[in-house]
Amino acid sequence: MATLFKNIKELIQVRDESVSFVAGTAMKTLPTIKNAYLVVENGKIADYGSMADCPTTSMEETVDATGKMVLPTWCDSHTHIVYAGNRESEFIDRIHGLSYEEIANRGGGILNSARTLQETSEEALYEQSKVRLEEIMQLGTGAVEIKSGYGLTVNSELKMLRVIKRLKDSYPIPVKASFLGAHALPSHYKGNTSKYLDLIVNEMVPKIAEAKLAEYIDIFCETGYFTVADTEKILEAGKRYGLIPKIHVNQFTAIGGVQAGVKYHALSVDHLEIMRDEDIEALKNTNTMPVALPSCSYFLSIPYTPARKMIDAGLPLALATDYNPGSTPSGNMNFVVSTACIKMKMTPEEAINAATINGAYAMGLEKEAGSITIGKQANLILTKPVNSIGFIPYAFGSNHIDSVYIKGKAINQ
Ligand SMILES: N=CN[C@@H](CCC(=O)O)C(=O)O
Ligand SMILES: [Zn+2]
Repeated sequence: MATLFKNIKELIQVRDESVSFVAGTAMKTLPTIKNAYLVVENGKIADYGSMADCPTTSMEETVDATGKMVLPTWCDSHTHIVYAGNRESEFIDRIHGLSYEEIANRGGGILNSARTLQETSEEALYEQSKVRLEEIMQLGTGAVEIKSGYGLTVNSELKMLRVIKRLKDSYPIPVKASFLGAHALPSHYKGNTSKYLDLIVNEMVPKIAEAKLAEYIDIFCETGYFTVADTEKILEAGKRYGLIPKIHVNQFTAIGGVQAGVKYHALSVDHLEIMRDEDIEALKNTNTMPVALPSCSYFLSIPYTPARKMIDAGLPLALATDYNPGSTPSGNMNFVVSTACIKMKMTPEEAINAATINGAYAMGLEKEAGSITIGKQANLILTKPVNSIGFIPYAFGSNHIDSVYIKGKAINQ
C-alpha cells in the first residue's frame, strides 16, 4: 500500500540522516522542503523531495496537500495518562487559595489519585485511559511515554503497568512504559520511607522487570517526597534489572536530583522549573535530555523551565505534556508548543525540534519517530492551510490540524 502526499506547501523536520537529538544553537534550525512530496509505503516514510522530482507512477492513494504543511507527529515523552477518576475538586480548592503542596499535605494530590485507582478495576482503568490515548492521538501525538505511580502497592502498580501494556498492544503508536512506584509515600508508611523503598526494591522492581512491564524507572525527587539518597537507591535497583532512569526533578526545589540523574545516566530529567547554574552545568556534555513541561507550569502557576538559559548554554531541550489528573489535566502538545514559545521564549523552530526529535530521544524512539526520515514510521500531521510554520504556535487557541496519519493511515474521527 503506497500513499503520495503531493503539493505540500512545506515539509517540516526533514532529516536525510537520522540525528539522535539537537542541542544549543542547532535547535534554531528546522530543516524543511518547500513545495514538496512525500511517499508512504507499508506504514513507513519511503521517499520525499521537491515537487519537481515527484514520482509519476500511480499509487493506491493520493493526498493533495495544496496550501498545507506536513510534519512528524508530536513525541510526548512524559505522561501519566493511565489514571482513574479526576481531581476536579482540588482544582476548585486551588481556585479558593489552597496550594498544590497544602492539598498534598492534607492527604490529597497523588495519594487521592492512588486511593481512586486502587478501587478501580483493571478493565475500568483501561476504558478510562484509552479515551485519553485516543484524544491525544487526535491532537497529533504519534508516540508517547506513560508512567505508573498512582498504584503505590504491588498489585496496583502492576495493574497500571498491565494497562499501559494493553494500550501498547492495542494502538498503532509507539508506547513506552515507566515504573514510578516512588511517586509519593503511602500514608501508612509515614515516618518509615525506607520500608516503602524496600518494597519497591525487593518486590516491585523484580516483578515488573520479570514481566517486562517497563523500560524506564522514575522517582519524584523533591522536598517532601523523595530525597536524593532515596533516588540513588531506586535508580541503583532499576539498574540491576535493566530499567533506565527517567526522573522527576527540580519541580519546586533544587536538591541535587539533576546530578543524581546524570550520575545514573538518566535518559531524561523532567520538570526543571527551578534550575540553578550548577544544574545547567551538570547537564552539559551528557546524554541526559532535559524535559520541560510548560502546561504544568501554566496549570499550577509555578515558574516555567528556563529554556532560553539552558539552550543558550548549549543544552538540548525536549517538550512534553505531563498529562495527569493533578498538575496537568491536558495532553495537548499543540498547546505545549505554543506555551513554550509564548512563555519560555523558544522560537517556533526550537519548540518544534523539542516536541519532535528531542521528545523521541527522551523516550528512546529517535530511530522510529520524530523526523521525516526514510524508514521511520509514517506518523504525520497534515495541517490546515497555514502561511508559515510560526503561525501554528502563534495562533495558540486554534486547531491547525487537518488530519493525523498513523503508519500512513488517517485516524481522524
Ligand atoms: N510531580 C509529580 N508528579 C506529577 C503530578 C502528580 C499529581 O499531582 O497527580 C507531575 O509530574 O506533575
Ligand atoms: Zn510527571
